[in-house]
Amino acid sequence: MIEIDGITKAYDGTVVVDEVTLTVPAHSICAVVGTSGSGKTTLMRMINRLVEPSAGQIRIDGEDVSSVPAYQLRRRIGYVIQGHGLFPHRTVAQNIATVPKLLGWDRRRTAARVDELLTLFQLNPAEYRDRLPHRLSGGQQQRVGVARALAAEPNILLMDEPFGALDPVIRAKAQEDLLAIHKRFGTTIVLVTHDMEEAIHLGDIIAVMDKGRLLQAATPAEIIARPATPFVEELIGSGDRPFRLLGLARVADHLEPGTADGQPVEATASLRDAYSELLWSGRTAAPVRRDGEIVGKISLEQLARLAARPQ
Ligand SMILES: Nc1ncnc2c1ncn2[C@@H]1O[C@H](COP(=O)(O)OP(=O)(O)OP(=O)(O)O)[C@@H](O)[C@H]1O
Repeated sequence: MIEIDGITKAYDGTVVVDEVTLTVPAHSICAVVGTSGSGKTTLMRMINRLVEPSAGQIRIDGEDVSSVPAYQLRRRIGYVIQGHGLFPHRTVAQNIATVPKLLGWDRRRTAARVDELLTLFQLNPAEYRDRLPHRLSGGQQQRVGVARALAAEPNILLMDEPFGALDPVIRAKAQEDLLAIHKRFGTTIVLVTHDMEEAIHLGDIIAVMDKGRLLQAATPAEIIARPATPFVEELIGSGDRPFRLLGLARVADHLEPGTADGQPVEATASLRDAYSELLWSGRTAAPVRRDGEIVGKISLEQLARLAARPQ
């Protein structure tokens, strides 16, 4: 758990993070959003002490981070930045092994971990471990950047616009990879992003910053349904609200009895995808399939009800 308690940062008298209090529960993903210059990066960097606060305290699992030497803290906390930040003259394996090496892991354990992570990120170790970063695509470099941050099995991962430079297809893939890794390792993740869609998709909690202040921290559904201020509402984009709500839930959770004609939708699909499929195929309902079997239906009527403002 990360507890941010009244944290403030001022540069030459200008306050850029203003008494922010926020708790990120263990094993959750907190997406920090806000306009440019609102203090997102500064807030995040105070967690691993790349920036020292002017006031307030940050605790990790109850321990005040200011009582831990910064270099030790950074070995325990993975950090990923936009554009990956790989060392250009070190191979993929050497890059990933950076923290294990600092921690004194032996060669065999390090090599095994490098191969495990490469495999996890769908990069064949034999093919990729000895390459230099410039011989990888942008998406591959990004994956190696995340692998490097995860190498020493940190409990916490800080990510600053990690997917900002990726094209939409690779970006969607990178987001799915991250969710899979989160599920597997239970890492607590703080992720700064400009992209509301990404925040809603990945975040268990969304923290909205403006001018150094935290305006709201809540689940995506709560933020969409009950934005705390007009600014939060604007950031969410009121025109997209119903679709964003539908994007948060799965067809499986809203099955209706009976069946319908035509191509089935998968129970694992989001309600938003089901809605899109119904509109596109001109149907009012579709059968729902789970593990190859029809288990019910989903109707436009049901979707319209679920997309309406929660009471
Ligand atoms: N080292 C520094 N010295 C002085 N001012 C700084 C320093 N670092 C950041 N700032 C200022 O603090 C404010 C917040 O910056 P920060 O990078 O945290 O914002 P951000 O929300 O992450 O922005 P972006 O989305 O554009 O990355 C900005 O006005 C920035 O100019």
